[in-house]
Amino acid sequence: MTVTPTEKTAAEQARKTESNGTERTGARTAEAAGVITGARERIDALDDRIIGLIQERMAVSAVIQQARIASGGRRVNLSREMEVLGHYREALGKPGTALAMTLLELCRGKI
Ligand SMILES: C=C(O[C@@H]1C=C(C(=O)O)C=C[C@H]1O)C(=O)O
Repeated sequence: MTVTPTEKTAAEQARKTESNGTERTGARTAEAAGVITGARERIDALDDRIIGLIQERMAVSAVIQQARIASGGRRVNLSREMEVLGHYREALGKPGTALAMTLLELCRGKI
């Protein structure tokens, strides 16, 4: 199979585009691609910490639920869940409520 000069140029351009990160980041300049790549690394590190904190929250919540159930009480305490929902809503607005509901779902019943 023969490769025409036009095909060679297209392949070289594709390689350059990838090497300056614009393909991967959606940026139109190498400079913007550099900013995005660095910021994405920070986001990945933050997400790892957030996931770790959620796992820690699940473990602490399980301790509370276990103690309450062992004492003859119920797993769920709705008035406390309302406080948690209010806390997130005050800090983050309406999406905060949705986030808190997901957190409560993750934390409930893991024992
Ligand atoms: C952890 C508790 O138990 C349950 C789990 C909650 C939570 O994960 O925040 C909140 C209320 C309860 O339904 C608690 O009562 O504080």
